[in-house]
Amino acid sequence: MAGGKIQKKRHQSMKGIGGGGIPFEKSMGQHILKNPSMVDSIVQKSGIKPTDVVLEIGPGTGNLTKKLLECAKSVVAVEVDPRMVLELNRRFQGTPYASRLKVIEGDVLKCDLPYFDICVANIPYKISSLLTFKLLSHRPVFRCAVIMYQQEFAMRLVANPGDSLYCRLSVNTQLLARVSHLLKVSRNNFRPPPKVDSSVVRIEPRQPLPRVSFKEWDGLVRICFIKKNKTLGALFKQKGVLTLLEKNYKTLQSLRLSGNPEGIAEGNEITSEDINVLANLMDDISMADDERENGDEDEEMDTELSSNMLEGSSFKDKVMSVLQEGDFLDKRASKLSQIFLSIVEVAAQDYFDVSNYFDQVIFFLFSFLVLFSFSVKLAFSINSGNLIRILMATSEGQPNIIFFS
Ligand SMILES: C[S@@+](CC[C@H](N)C(=O)[O-])C[C@H]1O[C@@H](n2cnc3c(N)ncnc32)[C@H](O)[C@@H]1O
Repeated sequence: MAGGKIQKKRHQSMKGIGGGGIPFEKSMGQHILKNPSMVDSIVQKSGIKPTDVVLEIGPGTGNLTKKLLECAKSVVAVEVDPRMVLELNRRFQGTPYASRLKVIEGDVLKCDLPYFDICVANIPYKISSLLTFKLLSHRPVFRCAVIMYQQEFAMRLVANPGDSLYCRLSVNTQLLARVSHLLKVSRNNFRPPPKVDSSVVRIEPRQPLPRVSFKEWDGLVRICFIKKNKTLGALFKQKGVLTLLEKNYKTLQSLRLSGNPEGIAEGNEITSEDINVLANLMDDISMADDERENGDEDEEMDTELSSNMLEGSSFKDKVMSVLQEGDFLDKRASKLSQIFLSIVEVAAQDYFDVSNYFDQVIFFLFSFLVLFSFSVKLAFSINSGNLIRILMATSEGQPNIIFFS
């Protein structure tokens, strides 16, 4: 009887044993790709050149690493689990690959990444968004990243305006990169199998980056996606949104009056702070529950309300009339046909200036919404000669100025 139990227990633990007899650690997302033809497909779709330095994140027992070494000049692999690092070094020791493989032991989110041409990785899903934005902020810019994500996360990355999964993650990622879906990978290709299916996505950083302050950009996108099913009219009518717009508008005015140009954000260099802003609330948990995430933001907005901020309703009326003029009051951000990025691309082509900041706010709203749904070039030619600048707020409530120049 007792012997039977031991036998059963031994069999169960064997299911989770990696190469070299290492028990897999679920907390580190250790789901090893066991299907060699799937590994081949990923490597083949990566388009690795013999001159490429490849970055692999989470090499695990090295199945993908071996294939990468077969095509690339060299591979730098970052692995957090010391047992896997040992296993990996053991696997390639004494082989012709050893001199072309460098293993860095550590957490990829915490370490400085080396130079690489291309990143190929089957990553632990819980670091998906932070890693994506960390890669996108890496300099010098790499050619592309081919990454395995949880399928729903992948679909959000590549979603287009109008798709049901189009969200902040889609907008912010596509602001910085071109993304495309490469292949679906069922859970049965892994050992142990995860609870969800996966997808491989190609990410090609945009160069040069759009000239926009990313923090402020995200402030705008947050408002548009606070509640995905709410109309823009309802979103921009919220007291919290109007209060923040007006507060930041006033801050900009006083900065300008005091001749402090420092208050104007200009950056088009992405910083680690930007990564956190863009990646924030986009990780797997929030991804699976947009409405809950957005509900929290709603609360945040409401708690920031201050009754004396909205002096009279003229600010709100102007914002509403802009929305009405463009026929956007009843439109939803997720359903509009133009992508956010169009605005940046077009705005980056010119530098505009007007002296009245209130008009700038209104103009931005107008431009934003017009560009959103009509031909970008056409809409912009109608409005050329103006500055696109808006005061927006992030969750920290700091004064932020959307500034395209
Ligand atoms: C999904 S497994 C992939 C293993 C292997 N590349 C494969 O395809 O079979 C993820 C790997 O990432 C490692 N890992 C988890 N968190 C990490 C982190 N923060 N930094 C670096 N590696 C990490 C795990 O130890 C594991 O080896």
